[in-house]
Amino acid sequence: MDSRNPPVLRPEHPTPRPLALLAQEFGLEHTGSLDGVEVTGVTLSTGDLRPGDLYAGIQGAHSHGAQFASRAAEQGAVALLTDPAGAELAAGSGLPVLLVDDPRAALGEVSAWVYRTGADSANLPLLFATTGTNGKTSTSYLLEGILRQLGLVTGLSSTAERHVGDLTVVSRLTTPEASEMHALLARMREGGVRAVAVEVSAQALTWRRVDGLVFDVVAFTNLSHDHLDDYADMEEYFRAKLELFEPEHGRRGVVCLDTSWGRRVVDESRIPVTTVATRGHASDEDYDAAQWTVEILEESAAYSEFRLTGPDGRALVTREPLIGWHMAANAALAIVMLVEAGFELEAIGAALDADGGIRAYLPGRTERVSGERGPSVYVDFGHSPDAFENTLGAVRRFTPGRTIMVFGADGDRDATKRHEMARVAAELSDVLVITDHHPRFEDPASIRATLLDGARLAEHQPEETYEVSPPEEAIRKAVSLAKEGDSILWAGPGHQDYRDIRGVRTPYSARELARAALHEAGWA
Ligand SMILES: CC(=O)N[C@H]1[C@@H](OP(=O)(O)OP(=O)(O)OC[C@H]2O[C@@H](n3ccc(=O)[nH]c3=O)[C@H](O)[C@@H]2O)O[C@H](CO)[C@@H](O)[C@@H]1O[C@H](C)C(=O)N[C@@H](C)C(=O)N[C@H](CCC(=O)O)C(=O)O
Ligand SMILES: Nc1ncnc2c1ncn2[C@@H]1O[C@H](COP(=O)(O)OP(=O)(O)OP(=O)(O)O)[C@@H](O)[C@H]1O
Repeated sequence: MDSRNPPVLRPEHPTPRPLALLAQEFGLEHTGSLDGVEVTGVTLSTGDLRPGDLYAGIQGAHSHGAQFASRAAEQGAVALLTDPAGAELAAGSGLPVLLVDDPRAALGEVSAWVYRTGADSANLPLLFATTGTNGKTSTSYLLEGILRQLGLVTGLSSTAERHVGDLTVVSRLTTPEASEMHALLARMREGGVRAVAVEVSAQALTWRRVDGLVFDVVAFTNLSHDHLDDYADMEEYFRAKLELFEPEHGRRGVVCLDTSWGRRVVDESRIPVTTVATRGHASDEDYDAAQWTVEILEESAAYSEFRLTGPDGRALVTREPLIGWHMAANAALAIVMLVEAGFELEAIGAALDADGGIRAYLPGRTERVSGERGPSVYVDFGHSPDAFENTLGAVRRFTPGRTIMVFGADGDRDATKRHEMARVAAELSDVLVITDHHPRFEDPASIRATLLDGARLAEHQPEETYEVSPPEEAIRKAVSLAKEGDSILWAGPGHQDYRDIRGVRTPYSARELARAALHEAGWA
């Protein structure tokens, strides 16, 4: 599979639907004849278009999709859904045109109609959604893992992968565009999937990628500094996430109170919500007020054990093969989501006990890539100050020797978080290796310089700080400095298998590079 252009999953046996009926049911103005025209799919990208598709021509940041209508027609599109400006651009394409004011706003409902995946459709799986700054992917994988332990065929849509039962494909966006989302759901239904965990980004809500879906349970993990390139300030970023807690998107909600933004979600949500808080991490007031509470009972570099206590005093004690209190918070959130969906806490407990705890593999989330001998090496997807604090803090707690942090920062993404990321990294590590991540169109040397400046702001300075480019050299350097008992945390790349350098996705795997560096150093 080419990870630079992973496939879009669609139903294998779509049922054609008459386009004239779509126009009639949605009351759409149209040009060109719709007589006998049947539609089997929807896309907003000519790169993914299949014969029989309705092509949605939307105004993007760079171009208007309708200008590619002739190409869409050549590739077998049966019609174009666009706005008046798009209709003009597509005049020579020969495609019938369905007119709407805002095609992006129409895309969810139209896709739900074409794929029969709207909220009132038959045989839809149970739908779970998770939003928040950190922990969406982790919570979604944990939720999917527990659902599997409960014996259900599952689906997953995350930053890392999409799953349909045992089928796995690499993801492009965290949350796919609405047309892809509905196609994926239709494919899941075809594959007998009974429950789906979906990760919903703030951008997905802003760009209406989950329109036409009503999740049975939605969840909020936390909010902290990120994405202030896409949103003017934290308030605007918060408001984008809050959309998931509207009746159009969720029936019931579970809110984690570990950051103070959780309380805001509870106050402003328009659906019934329950709350969960972690001892020692939520404020005392929020911990006391929470309906569900989480206490860490035992922690090691190999697992975390916790107790989840419900509103009526019922409790569940379990463990997960993950490091850090935040992963226990994510697991607890997943369990409360299941209870809100109607699963019995006792049944969940029994299924987990039978397996000795939660079974979940989280690709590139504090993933240990080292073997029995030598330093412990973890590859992580963290790219925000809060993620660094929690992940580095957890690794440090279980490291008898020195903690070595390797990281870079995304180019062309929220530059305002770079100083704080570097400050936190310096504060909590013994050795800092500053390197490159995805430079995109920025100068990597100037990103590194900003990170070095940020690191100098830390009160506690690492024993050693290095600036090493490119990252394959940086991980070699880190491994060369490490001894038995030391840990290396390489934060940023996580599961990803490419680097974006000037718009080109260069194949690259931090996990493989870290293993190769260990091998070269004789630790394999
Ligand atoms: C800001 C944003 O969300 N941009 C999305 C948008 O791109 P765009 O507006 O630049 O599109 P454009 O290039 O102007 O093209 C306009 C239209 O013409 C179509 N087109 C264009 C060229 C062509 O040859 N054929 C064709 O059909 C495009 O598919 C598009 O529909 O429409 C594209 C098509 O769906 C998306 O891939 C793209 O996401 C980009 C890649 C992106 O990086 N988005 C980020 C901000 C994002 O959404 N991130 C979040 C979460 C991240 C996190 O949590 O860390 C996510 O959910 O992934
Ligand atoms: N509940 C949490 N609180 C704080 N940090 C967390 C939490 N859960 C995970 N993290 C850390 O945040 C980083 C990203 O984790 P994860 O991929 O699960 O989050 P995400 O919300 O999916 O992120 P993204 O939106 O970038 O995909 C990792 O470093 C992880 O260790």
